[in-house]
Amino acid sequence: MAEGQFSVRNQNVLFRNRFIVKHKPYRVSLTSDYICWEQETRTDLRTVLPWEEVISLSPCDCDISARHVKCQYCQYNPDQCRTGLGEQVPLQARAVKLYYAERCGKYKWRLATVTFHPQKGFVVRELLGAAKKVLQGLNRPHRLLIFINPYGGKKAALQIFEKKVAPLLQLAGIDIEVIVTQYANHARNMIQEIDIEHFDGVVCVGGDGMFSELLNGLLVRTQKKAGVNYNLPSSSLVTPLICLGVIPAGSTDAVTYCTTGINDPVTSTLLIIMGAKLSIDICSIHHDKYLLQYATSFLSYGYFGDTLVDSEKHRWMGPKRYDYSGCKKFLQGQLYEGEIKLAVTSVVDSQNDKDRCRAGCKVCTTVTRTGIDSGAEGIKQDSGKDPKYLKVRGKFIAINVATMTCRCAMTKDGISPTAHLGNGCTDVILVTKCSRLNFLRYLFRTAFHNANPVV
Ligand SMILES: Nc1ncnc2c1ncn2[C@@H]1O[C@H](COP(=O)(O)OP(=O)(O)OP(=O)(O)O)[C@@H](O)[C@H]1O
Repeated sequence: MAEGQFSVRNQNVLFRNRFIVKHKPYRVSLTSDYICWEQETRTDLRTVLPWEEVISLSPCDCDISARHVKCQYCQYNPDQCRTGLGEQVPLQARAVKLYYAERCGKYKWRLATVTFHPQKGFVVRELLGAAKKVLQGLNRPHRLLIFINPYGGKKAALQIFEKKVAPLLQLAGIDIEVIVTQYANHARNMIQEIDIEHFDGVVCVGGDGMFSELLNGLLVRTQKKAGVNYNLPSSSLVTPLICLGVIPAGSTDAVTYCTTGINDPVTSTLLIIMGAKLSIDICSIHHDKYLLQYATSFLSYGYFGDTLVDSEKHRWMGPKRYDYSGCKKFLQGQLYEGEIKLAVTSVVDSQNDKDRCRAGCKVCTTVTRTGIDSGAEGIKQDSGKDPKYLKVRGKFIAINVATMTCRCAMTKDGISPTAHLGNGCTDVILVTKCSRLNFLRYLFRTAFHNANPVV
């Protein structure tokens, strides 16, 4: 939202009229790009809101002086909320309420409202009608399939959905079909059976495990449909046409942290309503010519992998289980011996980069446009020559693969702070045999990032 530096006079105006906003006379203008309200006597008091940030415009009867009493339209009532897209605008409505997404802080979004009371009654229908036309032309989801995991995190997914997510989706006029999962892998199985073509997106209310379930179900379904032998490590991944969204209700919520910058259910819901999209890198894990799993965010063999497995036995502790299992595995000091072979396309020392990857990142958008593909063949095609192979042999404490920064409450900058969300590469972090003190140092640096953890 911009204030001040904008002139609606030069734009193609779809609607303009006088309204009262907070007891002051305002001029409200609609163009194909913006909705703008400016005080008539003080043109420096102007708010210009791009349509992308508009959630809905609804009829309203709230008394101009009443602060806390809500009119019949503004009270929670799904049928009346539906008129947000102006389908049946009641003649008697006396005002228009604009709901929009407003940034508060670096990453957080919240719902804000402003009420326009017309100086002449009939303009309410005109304003709602003009807004409806623009909103319908936006590239946004209209129907969503939502999976809720009542078992993950602090077991609060259902409450989060009912209190924070559903009212916003209703306000935006989005149709939803909700499935509450009954067992592990329920969502993965369902997504392979349901006719998802009727939906504009699939969303889960849960954590990284739940997101991974849906991702795997969706990717396997897409590969099968495209006739791709996904068990072959060299097969190119066919990207699903439908978008996958996540509303955080898990323990670590690293995927949400990395993609939105914060784990806030309201922020994620508003971004889904606004149609925000980005591409992320996916790894495939194979064994004996079979696909074991597709993975994103974090993949670990050794210390972190063992911690995750052990933490599942202590789920009753909630998110604290990671700290408990992490301490236990640290004290056990397990080492793994082996050889790692990496295909390296180019060596980029990005460890000291100040820029962090986020939506619209230049590196990721350039790579997406040039069409880097997954799999060994993709690597060959892009570099135009065979990749270099790097072999490392020895004893390891942990072998970590991060396809994104893996930010979460336990590590504020992430396990690999300079990783990109969708540049076609993954960061490999090898923690070789070292003293307990040095390993502890590495863990502290990863958690607090007061120094480069990768040394
Ligand atoms: N109804 C259910 N009962 C038991 N397990 C379930 C159910 N629904 C989903 N699951 C499983 O619960 C696992 C964990 O869920 P989720 O990722 O939402 O929470 P979390 O593990 O606490 O969070 P995070 O992965 O962010 O640390 C998932 O891998 C999923 O397979």
